[in-house]
Amino acid sequence: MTLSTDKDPASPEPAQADWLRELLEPLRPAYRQALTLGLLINLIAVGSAVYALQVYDRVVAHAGYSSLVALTVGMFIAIAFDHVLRAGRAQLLQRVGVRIEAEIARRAFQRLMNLPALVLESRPPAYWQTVFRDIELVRATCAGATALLLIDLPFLLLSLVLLALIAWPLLPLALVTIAAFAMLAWRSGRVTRQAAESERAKLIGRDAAIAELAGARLLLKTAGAGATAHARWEQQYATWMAESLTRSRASDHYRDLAHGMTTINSVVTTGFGALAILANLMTMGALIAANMLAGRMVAPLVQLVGQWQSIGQFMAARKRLDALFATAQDRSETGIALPRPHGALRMDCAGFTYPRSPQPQLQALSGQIGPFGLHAVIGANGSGKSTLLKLLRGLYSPSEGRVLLDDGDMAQFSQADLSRWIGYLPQQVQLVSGSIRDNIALAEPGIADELVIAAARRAGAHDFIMALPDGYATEVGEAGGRFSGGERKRIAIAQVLLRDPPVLLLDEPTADLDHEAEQAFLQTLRTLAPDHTVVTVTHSIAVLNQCNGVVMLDKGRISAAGPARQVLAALATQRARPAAPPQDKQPDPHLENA
Ligand SMILES: Nc1ncnc2c1ncn2[C@@H]1O[C@H](COP(=O)(O)OP(=O)(O)OP(=O)(O)O)[C@@H](O)[C@H]1O
Repeated sequence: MTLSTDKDPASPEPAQADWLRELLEPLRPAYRQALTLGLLINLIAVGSAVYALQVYDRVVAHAGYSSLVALTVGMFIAIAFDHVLRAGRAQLLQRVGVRIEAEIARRAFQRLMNLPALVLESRPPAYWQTVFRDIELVRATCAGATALLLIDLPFLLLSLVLLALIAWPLLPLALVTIAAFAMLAWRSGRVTRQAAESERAKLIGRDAAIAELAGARLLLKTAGAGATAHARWEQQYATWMAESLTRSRASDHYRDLAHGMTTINSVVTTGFGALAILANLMTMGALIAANMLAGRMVAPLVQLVGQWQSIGQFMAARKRLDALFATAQDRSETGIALPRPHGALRMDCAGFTYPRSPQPQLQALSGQIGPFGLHAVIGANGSGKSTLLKLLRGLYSPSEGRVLLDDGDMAQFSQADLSRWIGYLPQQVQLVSGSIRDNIALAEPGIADELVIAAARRAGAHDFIMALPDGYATEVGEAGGRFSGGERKRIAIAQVLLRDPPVLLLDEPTADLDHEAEQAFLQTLRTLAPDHTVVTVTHSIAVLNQCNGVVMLDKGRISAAGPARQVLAALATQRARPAAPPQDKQPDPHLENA
């Protein structure tokens, strides 16, 4: 995907396969079965109108007791059949629903995992949660009440045909009723869909605010910001509630209209029917049967008024999922098993600009780091160190130039390969719920315990883990909140070291470590350096003193780079000069002590 200042990273690519059609294709036989069952169920339903017609016109008129018994027994058998058929259809659609939901969720999850880092960063967590609500909506429409309704709707024709045969004077009325309900359903769908979409947007805002407030609960407490947080939450909640009430009022209005129209239909059918009987155009039995048929026709139409809104929501959800399925993805496979790289990282005039950012964050970076050795990236806050590490990890694609690993353009490697070859420790480490072992072995849960322990030892985490009552089985708690910052970092470092990647990109690995832990970790880095390329962003003099190479960034450009001794000495000399530095070239405060 091309990154530019204007393009939304989450905007879909134009070409997209119809994923839903593809997914429903194998389910065609199941839908065909559901339709057949629907036909039988609806035949039985119109059969009850025929029963009423026969009883009133034949049995009552001619005192046909034996006919009554035969007809009634036949009807009971039909009702028993109807029960079995309905249960069968419900089970069938349930199975279809499970398949649809599981399959879409599987695909959506895969897609989410393969989305470029910039796309994932461009939306709040609440947005990604709604993707799963959309999946639920698609399932409910394709295999829930809406699907049942859509299966039943064509069989309105059966009732209509029978009505035309037994009570033809009432046919125009039935046609007008169907048209009126269709219009009401369409109108209700239009109005409530807009309201539902607006409610959904507010719901995302509300959930995002709740998630943020919940995450920052301690900060809010210590900063004494409870009242501010409460006001913010209340405002989000009130906006959502207002939208929700608007939507619910709109739905209620159309539902009430539909019920009113049902009663009107029944009254008008009876009235017209009575006139037709008086004019000898039809019989009393035909009127009763016609009333039953009209009721049968109207019932799904009333449902349609309510369900049209769901159909609208389904279309909107499908559109959003379309966008997810069409968003360009990171490369998921290379098509060839590439050997483990040595770990030479090269940049060719590489630059990077965050989407919608007015100026580049990294510019014209050229040079090579490694293979092998311990290298530091230094620079003032905001100079682009973390961004550079993400570029070297292949999380971001350069806006200009290239980043290469062992002379291979990084763009050609899959994220799976990169995650095996490049261990990346972010500035803010994050643990997930589960045990310490689960967290260390996150990428490879089945890995041997000895390797988990070896990684923990190298990260300086083994001793404190063993001192815990549950050892490696200790649950880390919400986001690792059970541990100190340093302990969390050591677990995260163990996770990075687990698969012994040839390249290690570490963003301030020792920032939370005490002196002893820092020294122990430095020893690990020294051990790794001869046959690994270790690049670490650091503000620590202790780490800097151990480095073979240093790259210094200043406002996204390399201001100094080379062997550590040389660069550090040059920087020290520069710092010792009496002349004041130029306005736009402030000395790096972290090198003041170097
Ligand atoms: N997602 C983003 N969107 C837009 N700009 C960003 C984004 N992330 C970072 N930046 C900007 O990019 C620049 C470089 O950020 P970066 O995090 O790489 O700096 P850093 O050198 O690692 O800083 P620090 O020492 O504070 O960690 C900063 O000006 C920052 O504001």
